[in-house]
Amino acid sequence: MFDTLSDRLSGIFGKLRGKGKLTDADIDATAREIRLALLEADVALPVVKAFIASLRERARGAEVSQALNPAQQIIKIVNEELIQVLGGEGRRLQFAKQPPTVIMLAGLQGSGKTTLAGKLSRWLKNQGHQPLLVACDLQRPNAVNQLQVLAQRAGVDVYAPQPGNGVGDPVQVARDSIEHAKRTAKDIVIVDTAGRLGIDAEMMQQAADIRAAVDPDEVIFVIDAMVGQDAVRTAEAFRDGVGITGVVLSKLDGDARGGAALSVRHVTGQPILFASTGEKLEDFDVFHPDRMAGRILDMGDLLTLIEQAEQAFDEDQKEKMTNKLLGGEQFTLEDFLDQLIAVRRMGPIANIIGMMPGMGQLKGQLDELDDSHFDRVTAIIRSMTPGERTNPKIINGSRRLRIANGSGVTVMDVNQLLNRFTDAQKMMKQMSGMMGLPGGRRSATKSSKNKRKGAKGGGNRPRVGGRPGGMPGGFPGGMPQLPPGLDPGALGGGQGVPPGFKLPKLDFNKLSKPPKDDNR
Ligand SMILES: Nc1nc2c(ncn2[C@@H]2O[C@H](COP(=O)(O)OP(=O)(O)OP(=O)(O)O)[C@@H](O)[C@H]2O)c(=O)[nH]1
Repeated sequence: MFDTLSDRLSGIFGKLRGKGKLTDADIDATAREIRLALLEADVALPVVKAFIASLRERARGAEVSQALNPAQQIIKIVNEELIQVLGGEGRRLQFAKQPPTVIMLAGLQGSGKTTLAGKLSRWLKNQGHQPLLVACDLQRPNAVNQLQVLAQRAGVDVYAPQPGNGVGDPVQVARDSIEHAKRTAKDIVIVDTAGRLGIDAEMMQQAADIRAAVDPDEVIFVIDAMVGQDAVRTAEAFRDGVGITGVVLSKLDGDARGGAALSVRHVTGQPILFASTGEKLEDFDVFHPDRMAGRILDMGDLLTLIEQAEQAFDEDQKEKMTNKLLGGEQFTLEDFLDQLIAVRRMGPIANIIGMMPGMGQLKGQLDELDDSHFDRVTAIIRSMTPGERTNPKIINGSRRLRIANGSGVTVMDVNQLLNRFTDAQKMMKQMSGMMGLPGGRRSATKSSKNKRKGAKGGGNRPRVGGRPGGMPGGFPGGMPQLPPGLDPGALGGGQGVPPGFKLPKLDFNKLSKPPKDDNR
């Protein structure tokens, strides 16, 4: 399910990589492509229209975060819109104040109602409830038997008309089942109703009559996620004919394009409560819109990473850095420390990098990236006076010794940090020079082109991006750029704000074991 849609979306996001800023034309082109991708996945037109309108508005609006690059901004918005389309925060099953809670299942024949009755009863039983399954599908000869088999597997009781009493009246069976549940101390009644292959008036009337007879707390519409465009018509018919309070998506394990799953919430106006993902009783879970959206985007932990980056790099900090760059102001060790702290706020560095798709192969190198190196650099800078942080040139031999002693490192460590910092500062100056030129945006784009070249090892200076060897360079698999400072290939410079991200060049592994007499 969703494979094609996931691939299409990944391709669309990939095209935004390397862009410095989202123009209106970028937004239009991206919105058009996402629209097509959704339509091809069989998502209903009204849902697609609403989705795209909101996407456009948000991408253009002021809410766009400075902490994210264009690809990430679009991923974030698409993710949030998908969650919205799938039901936002989701809703739990409603229970009656006075048991038994009555849950009625409705849907087309073969949509998976009977299977769901078994799954739901098992799930509720595991939560400590005493469910009773009620066989009101008296049309299909084998339906009662199927329910009995499922009930036995789930370890719950079934209420069904006695054999030999004719076909029976499903409405009467439903009504009687409530009394039976009360007598046998069952706190939940699950009523399985008959389905037809198509929507017909008689079937709708029967379902409506059962509803009137048992006054259910939930009327769950079971929809086969494989049905594609038909989903909308069916959902509307049940919404209007029976009235529903919730939806269950069945057969989510299939290889359909997923349109029904994305349309049904919008069309019915009711939440998706559960997802059914196979024929076995345990292939069933509460529906989580955010997890489903994550699955569709197939971005793994990247979404978590985006969230963390947004939290770690607050707007003030971003603005301060950008102003510094544009104003040609000196980048200081104080700024460097701020950025280090922001990166550290996001968690262990190996985890951060490990969360990026395609980075698994670099596991060995990540393990070497010990957080203590970062902590040591932080300690060195913290041992400096404010004056030293602003103007490292004044850090002479005796100051270096004092800083080394204060931070528990060697003078050589301090020397190395200062040398690398001076390099970073020079590069910052070049960058701000480029950005300050008229048509600065073009210059910045040029620099990011250099950056990509650089990642392959052939770029001209200034190379602010990937470093072959040492830290991993570039992003395999068309992965969008990370927020400034989190691009492992460009820890020396993300988009626009390269400052503290020269980190890997510090070669932290060497920050140890100094010669004793080095006290310059
Ligand atoms: N792969 C897969 N198959 C499912 C799932 N749910 C149900 N099925 C299968 O789909 C078929 C129809 O399911 P039923 O539960 O009998 O459908 P129903 O809605 O009760 O059908 P009627 O009683 O005729 O209205 C059965 O073969 C089930 O095993 C699911 O989540 N995944």
